[in-house]
Amino acid sequence: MNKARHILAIDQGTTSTRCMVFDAQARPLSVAQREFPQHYPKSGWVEHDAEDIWRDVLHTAREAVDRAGLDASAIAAIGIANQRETVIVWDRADGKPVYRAIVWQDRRTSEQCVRLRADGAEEEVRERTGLLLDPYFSATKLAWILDTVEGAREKAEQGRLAFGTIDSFLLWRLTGGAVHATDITNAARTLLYNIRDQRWDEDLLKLFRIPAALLPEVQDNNHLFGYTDKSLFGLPIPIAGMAGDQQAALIGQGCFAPRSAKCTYGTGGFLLMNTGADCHISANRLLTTPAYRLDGRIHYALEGSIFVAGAAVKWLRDGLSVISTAADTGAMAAGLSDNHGVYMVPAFVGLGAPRWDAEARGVICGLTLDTTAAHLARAALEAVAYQTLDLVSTMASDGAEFPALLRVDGGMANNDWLCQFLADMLQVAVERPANLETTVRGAAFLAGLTTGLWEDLPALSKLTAESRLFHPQMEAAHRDRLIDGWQDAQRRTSSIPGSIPGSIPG
Ligand SMILES: Nc1ncnc2c1ncn2[C@@H]1O[C@H](COP(=O)(O)OP(=O)(O)O)[C@@H](O)[C@H]1O
Ligand SMILES: O=P(O)(O)OC[C@H](O)CO
Repeated sequence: MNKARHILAIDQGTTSTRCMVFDAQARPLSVAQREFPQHYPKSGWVEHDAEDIWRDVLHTAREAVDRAGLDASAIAAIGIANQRETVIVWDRADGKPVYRAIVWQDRRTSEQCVRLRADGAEEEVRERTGLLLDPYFSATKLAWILDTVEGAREKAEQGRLAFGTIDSFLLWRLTGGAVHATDITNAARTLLYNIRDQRWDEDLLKLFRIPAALLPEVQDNNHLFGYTDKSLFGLPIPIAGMAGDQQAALIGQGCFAPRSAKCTYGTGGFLLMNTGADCHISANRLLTTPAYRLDGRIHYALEGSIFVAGAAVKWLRDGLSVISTAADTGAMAAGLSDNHGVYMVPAFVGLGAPRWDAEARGVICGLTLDTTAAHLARAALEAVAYQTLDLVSTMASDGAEFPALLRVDGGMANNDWLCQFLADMLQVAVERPANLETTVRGAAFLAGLTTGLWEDLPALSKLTAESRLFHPQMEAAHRDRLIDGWQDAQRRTSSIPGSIPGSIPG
């Protein structure tokens, strides 16, 4: 019997890198995780050192295999999920990045986006990419590197540099510089990829002034991307699945049917609903994005992005020091009979979908002398549910009827109080899997599909783990009153004169 029946899955996230080993029943055997430094060189700028990321991926991958009590020969394949949109440009000669990774949260190219919008480019960009002209996406960041790093544009035109999102950079490093490729879910977040024709778009390359010679080849999510360089694990291991982390979570949650949906609550919150073969461009500023492409068959998703979810809880802990641990917020919120009119709109880095207002700033309102830390904790949790409700309502006005069940995951989904409040606000059942690591599981699913460990999507659905359901139970009048208060608070978030542009809660 071939003993290589385990999958090593990598989740390279915004604040940490996690690796897990799964067995042939998709049971997690081990986990290894490392946080890495965030760099904020200027207000609104966010950078990662790509070498930190590479070092941590290698370290956690080896540690996860060790902790599973295995050696590398037991690993049938590697799957990768990654923070999306983050840009790395490296030299093809030595694999060294020419600048730090510019992270998805970075707002330095806001002005370029405003200019392109003023030039009337948005409609065309939207039709072709399903995205908006916002600094969140890769293209303007990539152009910034080419225009700022001395000699970079010239070298790029000569084909001496490579561009990639994190998946692509890791693939390059893992294969010892042999493979420059990405998958469709990551390509589709660059603003350079035409999601209808499924190809890099020459007109968009011209619009953003990006030389085609920089670009990776785009593959299905279940694809044999290449083999690890022998020096890394002692033998070559196939890298057989890749996806952006939010799409990987959709896959890990088993959302394969059209209209199935998941929301991942980590630093931010990302709601994705599978829309099947329908490439539905939202009329309400939601994103249209490939959910996955397996064996050449594409499924699309509608996506709503909340920029600040768990980051607000982290800010209460690290910035204001009014809570000791993120988990405390659950008991603090549950200890109050009501929010007593205290609301937080965590527009710390502007607002994502559906408003996409880069200039909006955060608001806490309804404060009285009776307000306590518990009210702030509750307000931070409530805000996550209200923002999700806004996304769900937007999907409904887009003609995409929301399902009767929302699957949740991510670190913040550990919070029972939040899950119940979410069910109450959305008026749908909220399902939380026992294992919240759905992103890394999705990456494992892809690698296992490619290498034949699992046959097809129905086989993956059968591997579904235990879960807990939260059903709506709040009275309608109470719910309506809470939502009215949120809408009032949200109206107060327009740009505040003198505010710091786009500072990121660390
Ligand atoms: N029990 C909890 N209640 C509320 N927030 C939580 C809880 N546990 C973790 N968080 C928040 O979730 C985030 C971590 O989730 P994680 O999925 O690890 O994030 P990411 O992958 O974006 O780094 C942190 O911002 C933290 O504040
Ligand atoms: O790394 P995460 O989990 O915060 O996810 C980041 C998203 O991919 C950004 O689009």
